[in-house]
Amino acid sequence: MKTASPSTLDLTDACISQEAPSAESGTQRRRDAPLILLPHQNEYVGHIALDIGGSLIKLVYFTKGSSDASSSAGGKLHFVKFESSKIEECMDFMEAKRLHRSNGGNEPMRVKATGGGAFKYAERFKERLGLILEREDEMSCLVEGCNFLLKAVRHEAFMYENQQMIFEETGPDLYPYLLVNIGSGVSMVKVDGEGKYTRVSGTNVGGGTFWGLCRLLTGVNNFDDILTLSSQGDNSNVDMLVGDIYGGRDYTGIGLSANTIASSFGKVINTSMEPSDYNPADIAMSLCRMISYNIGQLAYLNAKRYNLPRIYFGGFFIRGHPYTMDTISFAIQFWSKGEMSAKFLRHEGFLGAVGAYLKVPSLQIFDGSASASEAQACFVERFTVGAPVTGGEVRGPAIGSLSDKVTWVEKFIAAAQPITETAKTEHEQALQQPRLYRSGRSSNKLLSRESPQNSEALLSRLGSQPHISLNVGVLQYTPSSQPFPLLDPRIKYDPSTTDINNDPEEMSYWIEVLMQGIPTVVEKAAASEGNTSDSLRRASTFGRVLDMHLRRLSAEPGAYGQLGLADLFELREECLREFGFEDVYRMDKERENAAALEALPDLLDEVDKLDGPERLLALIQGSLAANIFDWGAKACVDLYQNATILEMYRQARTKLSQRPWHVDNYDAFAAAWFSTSAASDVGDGHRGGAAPKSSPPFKRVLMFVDNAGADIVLGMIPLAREFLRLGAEVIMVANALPAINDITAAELRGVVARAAETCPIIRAARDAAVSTLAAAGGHIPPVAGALPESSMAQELPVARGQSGHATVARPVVRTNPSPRRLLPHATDFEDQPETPTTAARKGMFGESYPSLWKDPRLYIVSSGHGSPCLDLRRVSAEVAEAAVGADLVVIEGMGRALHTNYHTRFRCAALKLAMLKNAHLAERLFGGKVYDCICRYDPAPVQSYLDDAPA
Ligand SMILES: Nc1ncnc2c1ncn2[C@@H]1O[C@H](COP(=O)(O)OP(=O)(O)O)[C@@H](O)[C@H]1O
Ligand SMILES: CC(C)(COP(=O)(O)O)[C@@H](O)C(=O)NCCC(=O)O
Ligand SMILES: [Mn+2]
Repeated sequence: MKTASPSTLDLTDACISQEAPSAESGTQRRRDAPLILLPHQNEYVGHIALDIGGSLIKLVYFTKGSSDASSSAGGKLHFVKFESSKIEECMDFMEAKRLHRSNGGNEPMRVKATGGGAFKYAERFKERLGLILEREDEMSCLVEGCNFLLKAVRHEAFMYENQQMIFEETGPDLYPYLLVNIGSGVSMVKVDGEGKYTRVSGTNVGGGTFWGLCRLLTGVNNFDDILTLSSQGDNSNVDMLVGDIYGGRDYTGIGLSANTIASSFGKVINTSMEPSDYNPADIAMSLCRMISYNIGQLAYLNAKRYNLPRIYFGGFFIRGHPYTMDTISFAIQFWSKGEMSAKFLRHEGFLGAVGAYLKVPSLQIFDGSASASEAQACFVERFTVGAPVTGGEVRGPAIGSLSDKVTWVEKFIAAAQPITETAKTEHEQALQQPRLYRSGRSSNKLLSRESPQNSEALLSRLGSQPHISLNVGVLQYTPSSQPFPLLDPRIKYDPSTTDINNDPEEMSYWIEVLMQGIPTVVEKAAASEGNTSDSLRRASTFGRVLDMHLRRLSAEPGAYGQLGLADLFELREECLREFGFEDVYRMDKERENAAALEALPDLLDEVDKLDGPERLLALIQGSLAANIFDWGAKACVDLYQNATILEMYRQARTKLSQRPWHVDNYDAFAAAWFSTSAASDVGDGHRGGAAPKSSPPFKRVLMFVDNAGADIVLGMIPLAREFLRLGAEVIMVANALPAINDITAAELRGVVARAAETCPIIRAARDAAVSTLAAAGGHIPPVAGALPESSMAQELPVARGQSGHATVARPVVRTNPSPRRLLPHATDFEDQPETPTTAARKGMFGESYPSLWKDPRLYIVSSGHGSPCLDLRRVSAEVAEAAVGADLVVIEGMGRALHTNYHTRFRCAALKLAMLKNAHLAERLFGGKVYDCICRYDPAPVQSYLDDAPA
């Protein structure tokens, strides 16, 4: 996306980073782009757009840059709204956020605007903020915004049936549809495709009518108060029902049940009651039903008339109000005889503003022809501190700095206590009596209250918040992200292994786990910044906010759309970042990296004494055992009380010498491994037989790694090294941003550099990768083809320096003189006499295992993620690039390989390695116990199967 260049940047202390563009760089920006640091520049606002309606002003603005280190052109799209009568408040907000200065200069700034207010208030915006409103057609904006949101936001649309939100993913058959926008008035637009639409109908009886009549009849002014009031009412006190006319009976002949509204407000004709005798709540409810039902009926008739299979309802009239959605849903179901369902939108009233935003000519944020999965790879919704309490509502002045935010939370927590308390009650009830929640009867239903009675009870208890919170977060935009290209195209990808949305008990369990973990994380966070008073304050605010999010989700599982377990874990990391905690476990990771690096040479020594098959087994055992370094699992943190991580690792290894492991496809993996390379083990004294082949079984291996410390150093690095020896290229993929004790790509570069100091294989492979990247302009070239026969003779690793000259890797003198046995079951070869062949083959590495290794490369790339789980719906451009030609995907760790992706199928072979560190998950998903291990291997699907896949 292009943005205007700001001309009033704060250039104080600005500098161009001297950092050499290389694979060593910790950032994810294009390797050839210089990094300009502007330490004092405020949040840069790229674009804003307004939709000024009859009732509400909708403001959408984009802030450049993001917490996601992977995005250079990325940023965040924010959504806020104000009452149209409070236009000055809207301008105060824009001024405080300096949105009117986002082009940088004193030049008047042009802003896209739609809605009638773009005419009505044009002068005022110019006068006060110097903004020139560029008007855009309202219908066009509405449609464009709707198309965008349906494609780019994963669970934008939902149905509402039996008090349940049923989320929907946009499929390829989006068009044609009817868009019904219920604002002050109502527009009905037939949408046939990108840019193809016709306004087919509308009605003057809309949200403004409801609001206005409510004011007249009940005296209540504020819309939220009106909603609250209506939810406490009973419309049958004012509405004439079929049963009232038919003596309590249904009118079966025409399919009307006794409780169908025959005549809205029809009972008020009863002259025995004074108009003032009627309960305002009943009146508000009756009005809500009357208007919703009427709109639902008109919508159905128009859909029918134009043969449109789907109807989406937008506009702020809906506001997630259960009765409104219920009534509209009922109307559509009833008139279509159950053939159609109303679909609602989480961004409700923001469609027009989003559409106006997309009209900025230089903006290429969204290509209308992109598929939903391509669009969704670039946009991810984040829920900031405001979400659990305010949704899109601006309350009080704009929050500028982090300390403002902390203060705001501290103040607001007190004010929000009733909500939090209610939510807490809900949560506790859910835990005690899961009956309250509907179990997953139909496949994608979100849990909700069992019956309308419960729903009403809930609503009255919620008091100030009668509606379902449709919290819209901030849309984080990362233009370079894309779906992982190696996903099996025949299978719909869903990262979650457990569908917490369909399993209320699972949802409660994991929310509880995260809640119980809060005190530890708060403590860790403050300690990571030396327990200064500022860090203590931010840490406790972080804890409160995370707690609030979790309580909100516990009470209203659909409040943030449909979140998976991975999203819950990521929410915690995002909350930490929001309060300025960049890397809570940094010190633990550093300490553990150092300890594990000390032990690495001895481990490699021991491993190298084993022959091929035994060595491979030892390496896999090692990587499973090393996954025990996990600060995210209580079971492991408890173990650290009494043992060092290396001790825990050794114990785990001992246990792993017992096979089979809980899931154990090791033999299939080993068979694949040795299918080619074993044949080349001719004459090494351990194996024999077939003639050598010229290519390794895996040419390029993509390894999604997990934790720092023992996990990466003693588990993944030795395994990677073995792939290198096999002749494969290895791409280690690590997080862009910290998450618990996971290693980041930047840290991994440092760790690999340290490992390279003692291991020539790693050093040569890393150096080769660095020079390949330099030669290819920062890109990872496609996988090198099959190795020539002659490579068999070439066993010396050749490393090319930056200059391009070949340098032979030097043998390294070990610094650690006291080898400690790490492999409890290792066969000791030390005293065995060497045959001449093995002596020759061992070469400078002391190998007993001949290598196909020609010029292997070890790349390190960033996933673009900051989560302990792995969502392959979006990966960094580098990962996508590196995936080309990969024939093995290794996924390690509980978060990446078990919580997510356990069932994921790829175009190529896959190896999933993890230790079960949570007893509940072990039992539920695997019928196993804590510390059991999983080694799952899926061979590549047959090519013909993939060839048949849809494009
Ligand atoms: N906080 C609120 N204040 C006023 N009206 C609201 C509010 N929330 C929802 N509404 C309803 O939404 C309607 C406005 O919807 P919106 O989509 O913004 O339309 P418009 O562009 O015509 O202002 C109002 O008429 C009212 O029925
Ligand atoms: C957060 C984790 C997924 C990280 O595990 P990893 O991916 O590092 O193996 C895991 O620690 C976890 O699921 N913890 C749940 C909390 C607990 O058991 O205490
Ligand atoms: Mn981890």
